[in-house]
Amino acid sequence: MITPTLHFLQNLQSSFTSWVRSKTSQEKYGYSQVFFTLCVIFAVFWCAWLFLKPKNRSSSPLPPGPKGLPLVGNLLGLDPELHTYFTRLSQTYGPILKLQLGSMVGIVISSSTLARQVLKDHEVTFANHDVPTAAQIVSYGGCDVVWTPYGPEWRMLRKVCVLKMLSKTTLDSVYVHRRQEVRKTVNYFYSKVGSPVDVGEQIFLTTLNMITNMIWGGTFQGDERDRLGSEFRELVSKMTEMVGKPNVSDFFPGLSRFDLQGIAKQTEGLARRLDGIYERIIGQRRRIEEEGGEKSKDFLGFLLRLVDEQDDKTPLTMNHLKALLGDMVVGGSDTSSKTMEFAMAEIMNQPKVMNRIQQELDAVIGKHNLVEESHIHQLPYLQAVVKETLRLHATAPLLVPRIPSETSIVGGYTIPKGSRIYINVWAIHRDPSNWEEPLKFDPERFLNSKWDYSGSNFSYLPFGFGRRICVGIGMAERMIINSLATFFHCFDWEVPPGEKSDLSEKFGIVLKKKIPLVAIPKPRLSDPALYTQCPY
Ligand code: HEM
Repeated sequence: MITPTLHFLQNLQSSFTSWVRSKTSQEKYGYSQVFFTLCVIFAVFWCAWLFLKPKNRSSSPLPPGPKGLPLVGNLLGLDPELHTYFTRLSQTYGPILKLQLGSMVGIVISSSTLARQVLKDHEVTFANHDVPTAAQIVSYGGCDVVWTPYGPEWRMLRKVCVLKMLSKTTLDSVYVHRRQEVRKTVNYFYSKVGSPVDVGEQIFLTTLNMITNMIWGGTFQGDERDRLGSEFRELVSKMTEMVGKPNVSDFFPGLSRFDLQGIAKQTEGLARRLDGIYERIIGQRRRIEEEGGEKSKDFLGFLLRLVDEQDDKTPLTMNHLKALLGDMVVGGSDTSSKTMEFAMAEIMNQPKVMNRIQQELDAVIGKHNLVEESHIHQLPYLQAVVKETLRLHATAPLLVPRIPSETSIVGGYTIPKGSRIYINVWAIHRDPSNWEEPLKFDPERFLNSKWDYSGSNFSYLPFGFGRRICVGIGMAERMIINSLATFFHCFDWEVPPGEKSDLSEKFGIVLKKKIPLVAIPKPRLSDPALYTQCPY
């Protein structure tokens, strides 16, 4: 780099010398002084630029994208429905595009080919999730699985989840908690037979209760248990709101210390309250065990044993434990319940689909029994319905944004280190070059086909891909399929007269129904006693 600079300066000097020869000696002296000063300044700036400019060795350009304003870039033009906005932009700028989001560069990927390049070909470079300020606070400084950077600590946490806490054996051992909550909800729906029910709300409560019961099981009973549950629910929904709120600190990290919207302060308050709940539950659990109570077979009991053992290979701290519990609740409740709500709305919109699900259920379970999780693998049509729901209404429409640890080249464009990468799965799942009649809800396309949730086909990525793929797929499948199977086995569902099942979406980290699902249950089992096996 230095050699061409010197050549250039030498050439400049020799042309200048021949010009100067034609001048008087006083003029010559003045010109030489100016020339010398200019050369020094020029050389210093050039060398500084050569050495200090970002080491982007490629000559590839940045991806195309809409022009932004000074300082804020494209921030003011962002449509809150980010998934559809990004999809529209990709129709103009192509499957990879760039947005300036304050001081951050945002890159949107909207094709399966480029998703593959990011998630597979450059897997390690793109293996970190971009951590919003509020998420950092709720996860004890980012010491959970979702936000820990790719490395040994993340591997240890992931192993705790995949091999132990969410393994088939552990999930089987906490099935009793899932079953109890689904049946309580059946009982509730039965009490409302013939009247409109806010199905979305009930499904959310059912899912959250399933997860909290799998976490701390029977630590508390009666009123105390109900109080704790409702305080916990309130905190979880407020924290999810904080994490999803657009935060100036995330677009201008240099301003984060001023916390201009007060999001960090509010989130810290919520995090302290949540920590108080964890402390109460852990304290109570310790007391029960000290009094000779049985070792609990729930997630909390399991994680406490790991903390107590302090095995060198799994140096789990109390903060890790609490942050992991947060992952299960926050990562698992909204995602699974919103998927179920969309599935129910789609099914109710197509009576043929509902009939076929019910025929399958009646053939496997009959009308004199209740659904059990062990039936799931005998329900291929319902499984296809859930896959199709996750295709058409991708629950995490932009996955969890990734952040590259190195500058790299994707699709011939430079992706700067530290930019925020949105993989627009919502658009990929509706891309006509990947799917026939992509806007049609058609579970048949997943029957007898190779599709699974592993992400191995980059046209279908509802749970992400690779090292950072969702850790809760098994748990989500069990909760979603068992709940849907039970609700359609026990009831026929109708929208209230004069209304129609609405399917419009509202963007969030987790996609929601714009209008919550309200429906009327009608019993369809032979024996009324089946509906009241768990009092709610
Ligand atoms: C329909 C339900 C669900 C959907 C659609 C979903 C989707 C996702 C997606 C898209 C990611 C990011 C993957 C990536 O970056 O490639 C993710 C990560 C994660 N999910 Fe889920 N998820 C669901 C249910 C659950 C459940 C039930 C749990 C709790 C057990 C859970 C826990 C997590 C965790 C801990 C991560 C972070 C994994 C890591 O970074 O290593 N998810 N999920």
